[in-house]
Amino acid sequence: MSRTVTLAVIPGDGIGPEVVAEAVKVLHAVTSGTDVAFDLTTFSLGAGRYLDTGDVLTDEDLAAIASHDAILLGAVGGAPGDPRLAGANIERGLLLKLRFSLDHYVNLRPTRIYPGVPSPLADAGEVDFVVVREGTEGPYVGNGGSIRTGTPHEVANEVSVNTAYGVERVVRYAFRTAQSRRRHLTLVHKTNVLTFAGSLWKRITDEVGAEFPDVTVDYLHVDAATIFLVTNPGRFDVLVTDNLFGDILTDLAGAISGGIGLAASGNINPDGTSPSMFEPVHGSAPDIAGTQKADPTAAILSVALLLDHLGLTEASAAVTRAVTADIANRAGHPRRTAEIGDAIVAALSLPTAHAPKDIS
Ligand SMILES: NC(=O)c1ccc[n+]([C@@H]2O[C@H](COP(=O)([O-])OP(=O)(O)OC[C@H]3O[C@@H](n4cnc5c(N)ncnc54)[C@H](O)[C@@H]3O)[C@@H](O)[C@H]2O)c1
Ligand SMILES: CC(C)[C@H](C(=O)O)[C@@H](O)C(=O)O
Ligand SMILES: [Mg+2]
Repeated sequence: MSRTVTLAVIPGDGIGPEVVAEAVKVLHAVTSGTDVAFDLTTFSLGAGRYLDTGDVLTDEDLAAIASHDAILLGAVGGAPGDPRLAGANIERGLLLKLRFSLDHYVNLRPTRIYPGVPSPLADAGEVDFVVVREGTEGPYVGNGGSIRTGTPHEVANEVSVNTAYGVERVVRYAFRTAQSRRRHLTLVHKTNVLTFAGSLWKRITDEVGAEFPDVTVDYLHVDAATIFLVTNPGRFDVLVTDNLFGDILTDLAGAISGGIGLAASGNINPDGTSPSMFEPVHGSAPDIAGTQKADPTAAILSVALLLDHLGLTEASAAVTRAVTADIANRAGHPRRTAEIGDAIVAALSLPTAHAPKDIS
């Protein structure tokens, strides 16, 4: 039976449109000739739209995006410090509003060192872990304020919100993820200083863990976790952590895996009450926008996560195999963004990479 998937595409700013063009190219190539069709609607959102119209994300935009089966996003935001965007807060008003409104409580960020990738780590060995980052709480909720006096007495605070409900559901998802992998979970927090939030996370991890006796659990303070991500990343299978720690750890994870241009992510609503959103971990990279220097691999691997989420596992595996084949042959001159996309499309046709025609 044929199936049509509606996909909201938000190319965004900077390199966002450049990498999304390659991701869409790969999506069309892997599904062409199959009985699954993707019906794409592009939404012009981001700093560019704000500068043109003053809008960041209208209620109509949000409702229209939410009516799709899934979302593919490039990156949003202008150059840090751009005075024209000072009042806009594109990141909070657009990206975080989507994550919060669509209840993307799992921010899934896998990391692998692919064969042939020059990692900055001298001898990393086998590295394959997933960060399960909480996506709707922590210091990201906007619970703060400031007393703006312009004097040394000025005060600003940004409160981290952690609910038992929110922690429990993401920790449970992380245990299930570990069960489907190498059955090891690392809780990362800062329980020695953030004692209120930390004890909630630790207690709930212990309680939920009792239901998963086949998963081993350890705990690391976030500062120590950064050490082991560099010195012994092979020790990790699944890491679960809060919104802010997960943000920072996953840029580091991208760097050790050979570059932020390889790091994919999924903002998942596991309950299926709204569409999940797939995007590279990186931002709009204003420093290289328009130069075709951006690596689109993270966006393409985000398509693999999207396909997997939709149950199109063969197509997802075909994209990952094509990326793996391309990465293994990357030595040599640097390629343009579109050349990498074309090479990955070509790799889809390699005998081992091809998806069966009748994926359903
Ligand atoms: N998901 C998102 O939309 C998202 C994520 C992170 C940052 N941002 C926004 O993006 C803007 C720029 O942020 P930033 O400079 O802190 O982070 P960034 O990730 O955009 O860039 C950091 C560095 O990584 C490089 N880089 C990023 N992606 C790359 C790719 N695909 N290929 C090669 N190099 C790549 C950049 O050139 C830059 O040197 C800001 O407005 C920020 O808020 C958006
Ligand atoms: C742009 C910003 C809001 C976002 C985050 O902090 O989650 C980004 O850094 C990311 O990692 O997706
Ligand atoms: Mg980030």
